[in-house]
Amino acid sequence: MSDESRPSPAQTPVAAVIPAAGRGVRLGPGAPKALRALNGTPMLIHAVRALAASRHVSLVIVVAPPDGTAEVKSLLDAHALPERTDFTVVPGGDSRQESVKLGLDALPPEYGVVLVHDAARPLVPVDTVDAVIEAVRDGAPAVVPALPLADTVKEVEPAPEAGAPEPVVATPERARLRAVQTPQGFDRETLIRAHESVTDNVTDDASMVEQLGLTVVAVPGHEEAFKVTRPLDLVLAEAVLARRRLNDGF
Ligand SMILES: Nc1ccn([C@@H]2O[C@H](COP(=O)(O)OP(=O)(O)OP(=O)(O)O)[C@@H](O)[C@H]2O)c(=O)n1
Ligand SMILES: C[C@](O)(CO)[C@H](O)COP(=O)(O)O
Repeated sequence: MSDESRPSPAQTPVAAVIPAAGRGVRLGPGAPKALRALNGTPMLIHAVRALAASRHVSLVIVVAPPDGTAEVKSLLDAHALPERTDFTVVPGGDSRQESVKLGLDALPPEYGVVLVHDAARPLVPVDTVDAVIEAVRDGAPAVVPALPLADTVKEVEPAPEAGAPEPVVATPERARLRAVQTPQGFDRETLIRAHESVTDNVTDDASMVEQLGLTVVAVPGHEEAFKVTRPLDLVLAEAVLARRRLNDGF
């Protein structure tokens, strides 16, 4: 489908790419992070459900650990997921950036809006997902959910060895800083162009769009969209799930 024949972002269907191919080194030894359980359900399934909860999302592309594609397909088959959503599983790469690119390679032509969401952010609320989609549909080429920082941030001269003292070189003005989450939302062509032309190693997709010289906009993120990175994050995630169950009356 050509750019001209694809409907405008306001009408086009939305696909989500979920990179889930990381090992989870910072979480400690065990299965790939996305396959580890949170209250008995794999983190990846929580993340897939979180994105599929949006009535706008009609396709979810899961980027699985390279040796775990069959396992991920079985997990998706074994868990209840919305029937109106299609699912595709592809093997991932050595970096998050490469994994997202492999997910984009599987994107059918009719999807004009694409979300990229970390499997490691399993508890993002649907209102955050919808706020990102709405901002892309309103015309922003790239949208990130973001939160103000609770801590003061220092720029340091990194020490050659971990744990050694590091000279502080600056204190950026905190009011202008935001901690950025996912899902990040994009106009399809913008994201594909970014992944084709930016080769630097980056930590998120929106920064690739910034490198194209385009404006990225931030919408309010949510504290429950935190990334499960270290062991304490698992404790927090299970506490959030327990609180949700109480609030839902289970
Ligand atoms: N080669 C990779 C590396 C990361 N990711 C995904 O990118 C998201 C964010 O990455 P992060 O939290 O850093 O996960 P890991 O790379 O697994 O963590 P670590 O750096 O601790 O190993 C995760 O959903 C992860 O599965 C991926 O799909 N492919
Ligand atoms: C994409 C991201 O979650 C935005 O905060 C983050 O940059 C991923 O970083 P990681 O080092 O791969 O965890």
